[in-house]
Amino acid sequence: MNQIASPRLAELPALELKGAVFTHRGQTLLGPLDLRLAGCRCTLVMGPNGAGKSLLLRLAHGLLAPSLGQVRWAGKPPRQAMVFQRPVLLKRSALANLTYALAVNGTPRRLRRPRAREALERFGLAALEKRPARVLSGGEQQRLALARAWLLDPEVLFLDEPTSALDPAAILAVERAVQEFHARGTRILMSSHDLHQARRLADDVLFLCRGRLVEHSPATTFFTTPATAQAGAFIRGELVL
Ligand SMILES: Nc1ncnc2c1ncn2[C@@H]1O[C@H](COP(=O)(O)OP(=O)(O)OP(=O)(O)O)[C@@H](O)[C@H]1O
Repeated sequence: MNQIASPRLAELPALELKGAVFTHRGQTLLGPLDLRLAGCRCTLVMGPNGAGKSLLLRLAHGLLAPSLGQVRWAGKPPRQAMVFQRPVLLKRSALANLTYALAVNGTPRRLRRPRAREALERFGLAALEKRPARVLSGGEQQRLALARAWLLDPEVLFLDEPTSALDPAAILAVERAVQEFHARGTRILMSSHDLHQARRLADDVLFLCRGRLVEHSPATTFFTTPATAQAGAFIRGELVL
């Protein structure tokens, strides 16, 4: 995707990881990681199963604290939202999931329904507003999660394998949504296994293997001339452990 130069991005702080490590019961699962993400990029986090992609996203979003080192914003922490592989939705209607998010966000009551309906419309869910969110299909649930994130107008959006359980049409809908967020000036940090998806979306790629950051390159470089044998093997579809 093209990098966005939106006025609001002038103040979007960089995300900095300095010697960040995440351990569990004495075992290092991630790190040490040194990394700086700046600008309005769409960054794809790639790597084999268990490489630490989800952990990195959760650390970056503040859902986990590093066991060692630092994860910080070089400035005022931006508005953030996160979309998970399995959407976390309330046991309420699709519309009520959105109006609830707006209420938590402090949106005045009279504005909640119109805004929620606008978001449902944008994500192709208008006809489903009364349906209980938890009976929606996987693709519909993911679009609802994206609609909820959209309403929060995040400056940074984290997505953890948002399409891994979806069919091609639903994948396309999610990718279009990601592109719309990005076009609106939202920085994207998204994990994916899917090389084709990464080629379609990524400005740059973070390649993780066994909890270590093996490569951080512009997408064009990563896919054509990866710097490491591990990334090369991953791109060729060979088994990378
Ligand atoms: N809360 C946790 N407690 C203990 N171990 C964890 C925890 N979260 C993740 N791990 C372990 O850390 C490693 C990295 O996990 P993570 O989910 O980040 O990998 P991933 O790259 O996202 O994998 P996948 O592609 O399979 O989703 C794995 O070995 C996992 O079992």
